[in-house]
Amino acid sequence: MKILITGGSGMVGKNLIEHAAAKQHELVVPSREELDLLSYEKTSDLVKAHTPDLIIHCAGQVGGIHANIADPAGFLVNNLDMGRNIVLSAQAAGVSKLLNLGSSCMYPRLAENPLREEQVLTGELEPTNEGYALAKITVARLCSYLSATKPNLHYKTLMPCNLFGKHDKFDPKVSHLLPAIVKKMHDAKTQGLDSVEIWGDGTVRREFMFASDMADGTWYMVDRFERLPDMMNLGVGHDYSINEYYEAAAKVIGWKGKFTHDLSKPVGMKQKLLSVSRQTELGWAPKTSLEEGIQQTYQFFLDSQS
Ligand SMILES: NC(=O)C1=CN([C@@H]2O[C@H](COP(=O)(O)OP(=O)(O)OC[C@H]3O[C@@H](n4cnc5c(N)ncnc54)[C@H](OP(=O)(O)O)[C@@H]3O)[C@@H](O)[C@H]2O)C=CC1
Ligand SMILES: C[C@H]1O[C@H](OP(=O)(O)OP(=O)(O)OC[C@H]2O[C@@H](n3cnc4c(=O)[nH]c(N)nc43)[C@H](O)[C@@H]2O)[C@@H](O)[C@@H](O)C1=O
Repeated sequence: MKILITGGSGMVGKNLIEHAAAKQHELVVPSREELDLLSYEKTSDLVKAHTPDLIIHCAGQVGGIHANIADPAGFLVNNLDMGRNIVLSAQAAGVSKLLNLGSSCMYPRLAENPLREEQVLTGELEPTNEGYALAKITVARLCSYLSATKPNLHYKTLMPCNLFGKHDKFDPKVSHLLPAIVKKMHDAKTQGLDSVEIWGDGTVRREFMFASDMADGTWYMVDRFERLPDMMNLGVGHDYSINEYYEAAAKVIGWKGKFTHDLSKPVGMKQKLLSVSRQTELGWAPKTSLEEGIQQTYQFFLDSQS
């Protein structure tokens, strides 16, 4: 297939491109300079020029809890504009298949865990990432509406849990939990610090998947696109507390010290564990253990420093 990947310079995009399955396809991976998704005209022209068989939409304004709180308007408007521009451009060019990336942030903050796809839009969203979630939900629904009303269009949404891995962002202003921990542990180890600060009391829970597993799951679903439901979670099926992630990383990175807790920092959702029943039915599961994922992420971090 000829596949257009947006966001090819990001963590998910790069993991998709580096996966062995990518070699089976002709990939079109425009840079942001070649494809500014905030412009409908430029997006539409590029999609028409390539007319791919499938678009995988990985571009977005993406960041952890701090970045989301700092710029809710940007997370709402930019993700909404990028999403609608690529989806409507795909429709205008007659592209029949599109795989949109949503997020576990689309679920209501008090929804019962594990989170099932039909629980989207059943309650109030988590305030720390409401702008981002509103954009993600709207674009997912746009895909659903087009698929439901245009027989030749099959636009579907994958909703991954939190991700980490090679090509992650380690700057504390934008990082998610796991890359933040990797950098904190490295700094503590190399600077001989005897304590590391955890945001919040460390009891909230998160589900994190290694990004190359997420890429593996995405390619697996591309091969079974017809069987893929309209919206589907992509998860590991279990979660850990924030304290447990810090402890696991300390072991892998080899730092021995004390943890302190900063209770003034935001903690977000208490838990967002995805139901993996649909992905399991389709026969896919991630393979990388948390420890191995942290090790590979740390190696990537070290390599990127030199
Ligand atoms: N990371 C995570 O934990 C999770 C991510 N997701 C979703 O997965 C997808 C990919 O995330 P991830 O790879 O982590 O994000 P990254 O921040 O690593 O990558 C974002 C990508 O989007 C591109 N981009 C941003 N703005 C524009 C624009 N205006 N025009 C064109 N391209 C643009 C970036 O380009 P450039 O390099 O030029 O900035 C980059 O390639 C997103 O939809 C995200 O919401 C879902 C759940 C969890
Ligand atoms: C995937 C999803 O991710 C985002 O939501 P989030 O899961 O809340 O984001 P996070 O990974 O940044 O934090 C996870 C938890 O970890 C705690 N925590 C401890 N210490 C650090 C720390 O040092 N840094 C960070 N970032 N978090 C820390 C932090 O307080 C929180 O309780 C969405 O905004 C949105 O971007 C989205 O799609």
